Amino acid sequence: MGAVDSATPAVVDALAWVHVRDGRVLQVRPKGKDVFYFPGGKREPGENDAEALIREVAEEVSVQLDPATLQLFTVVDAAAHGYPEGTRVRLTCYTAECTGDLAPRSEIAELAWFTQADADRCAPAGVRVLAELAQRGLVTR
Ligand SMILES: Nc1nc2c([nH]c(=O)n2[C@H]2C[C@H](O)[C@@H](COP(=O)(O)OP(=O)(O)OP(=O)(O)O)O2)c(=O)[nH]1
Repeated sequence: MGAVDSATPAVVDALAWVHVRDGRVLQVRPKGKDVFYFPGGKREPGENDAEALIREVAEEVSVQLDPATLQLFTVVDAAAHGYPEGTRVRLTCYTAECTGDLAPRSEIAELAWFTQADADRCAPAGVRVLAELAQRGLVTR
């Protein structure tokens, strides 16, 4: 049996923002990656869901989420993209109203608006969230 890399968690604990407009959902492509993610990221120690999500969304797409409007959309468990095989991501997804203008920041190369037809360009967790959005009639199939 090989050595276990203690720096690699078995489950990546991440938050995501589900932002739908005209039947499409906002996606981000991090610099250096060839797939799109739901905007968001990993929780820092001690942060609650709202704190982690608001910080990550501001860092990535420049808008401020209104904490009073956060609503849990879904929690998905999927293979974590960019991690060793076997690593899972637990992606806790919220909808929320925002203020400010959407723009890619720091680690983000580009923004995109996806329907379910674009699922092949998402990481595995995103494919699951897109399917739920389509099933609920929120994004175009
Ligand atoms: N935000 C987000 N993360 C996802 C998705 N799918 C997926 O596997 N993940 C995983 C891979 C990401 O590396 C991780 C959380 O993103 P992150 O931006 O905080 O972490 P990172 O490893 O890219 O960067 P770092 O902060 O450790 O430098 O969750 C998704 O759709 N959205």
